[in-house]
Amino acid sequence: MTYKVGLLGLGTVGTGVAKIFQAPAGRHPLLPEIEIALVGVRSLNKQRDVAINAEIVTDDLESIVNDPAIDIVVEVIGGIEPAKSLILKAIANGKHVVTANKAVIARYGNEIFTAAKQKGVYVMLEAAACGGIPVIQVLKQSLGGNRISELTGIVNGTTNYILSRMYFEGADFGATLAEAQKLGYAEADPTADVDGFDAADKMTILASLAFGDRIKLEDIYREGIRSITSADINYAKELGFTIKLLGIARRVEAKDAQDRHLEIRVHPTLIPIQHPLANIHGVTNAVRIEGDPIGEVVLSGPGAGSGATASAVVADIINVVAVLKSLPNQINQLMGCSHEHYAKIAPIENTVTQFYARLLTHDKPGVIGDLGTAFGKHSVSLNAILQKNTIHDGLAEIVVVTQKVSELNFQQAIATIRDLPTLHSIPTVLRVI
Ligand SMILES: NC(=O)c1ccc[n+]([C@@H]2O[C@H](COP(=O)([O-])OP(=O)(O)OC[C@H]3O[C@@H](n4cnc5c(N)ncnc54)[C@H](OP(=O)(O)O)[C@@H]3O)[C@@H](O)[C@H]2O)c1
Ligand SMILES: N[C@@H](CCO)C(=O)O
Repeated sequence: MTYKVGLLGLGTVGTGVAKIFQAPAGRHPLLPEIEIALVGVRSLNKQRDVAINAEIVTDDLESIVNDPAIDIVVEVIGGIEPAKSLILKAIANGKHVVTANKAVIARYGNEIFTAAKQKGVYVMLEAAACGGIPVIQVLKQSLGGNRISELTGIVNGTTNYILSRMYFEGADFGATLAEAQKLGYAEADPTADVDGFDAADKMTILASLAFGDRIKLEDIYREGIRSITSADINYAKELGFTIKLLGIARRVEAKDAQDRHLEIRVHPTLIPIQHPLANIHGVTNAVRIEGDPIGEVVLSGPGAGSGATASAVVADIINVVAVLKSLPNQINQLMGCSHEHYAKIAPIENTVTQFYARLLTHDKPGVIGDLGTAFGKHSVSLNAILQKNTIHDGLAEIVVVTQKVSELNFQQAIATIRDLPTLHSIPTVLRVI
């Protein structure tokens, strides 16, 4: 029997998937038993990077999800609609779904998994987080015996590519983003990458698998990398850090079960250079997972791009086919993912972390004293302070790194500092891991 795939999308990821199926030699033995039977695109006349029989290509994507001959629908068109409706229609028609669409899963995962459970079909999403790194499978199965306490990751390839180029070459933000787009790393709207939305979508999925609860995307604190300048990157270097966009998810324990909660946030972060995530550069992603009893596991690999993402999509297709061949009438719980309860997630004000701040002040005596008093008033202790008097127009630049303090205290100190007559502006505030 040949298993028939309906491929929705023939862009960066869809092309990579098609190329794998066209060259099955040396890959998984099930590949020759799987056929891309139909391909859905928006524009029939577009030049493609892969040779596809024009007879199987259509711009009527509904006809693919409604076709009784299709066993597995692979959704790699991206965006919310029509992707979400096509996924739900495929499920309603009893088809298994493989998707790379973290935006849809992070927002509508509950609806989609509930529908899939009712229909007894699989929804697979390995490619939705961290591109080619098999992190979903690891969380769902390989680490199943562990109680996970923390998952921290560089989960967006585009921003890591931009920040790495800025760090090593002093590259320009806009030009590097344009290159990331050309290389097929960025989302159709790269705002999703640069402003941390894509990373927040991925953390919703990863935290849900790590901690076994539903996560509301809107509960995740999110900041992007637009505020990072070469000045911040150089100061960070001088202080022994690198800057990465990190997703941080932690289980916070408490004696009283009512008080147990999660902390989930996405923001640019100063990482000490000896940290396992500090040397993850370019489009590479990495996830550090801490669990009991295993301890620390770090997974790294290409986080975006055609081949890397197609590798994850094809792995999902093979997994579904392998299960269909061995257990044709049975759904394997390990393959699906569906949680019943929502996690309690702490607001950002409740977190405790170190901060980095770059302040521009008028170059007058007593400035450092004013800052020290303002920080002290809100119980914010400082770990490091750098002062540069080289700034133009009578301004001096002061960089501080705090000790671990509550977000609330730090923000109150910053509010006090904003009112100081000696302050000109605060161009950057970042958190430190
Ligand atoms: N690129 C990556 O590195 C990467 C990594 C992991 C996950 N993902 C996810 O994978 C998905 C696809 O990303 P991509 O980079 O491959 O996107 P892409 O290059 O923009 O390709 C999208 C494909 O979907 C088709 N399409 C889009 N909207 C359509 C519509 N309304 N009707 C019919 N066809 C439509 C396009 O048709 P035309 O070709 O005719 O325009 C194109 O073939 C997204 O969910 C993305 O987040 C991407
Ligand atoms: N735009 C995403 C694609 C992979 O999910 C990124 O850069 O990580």
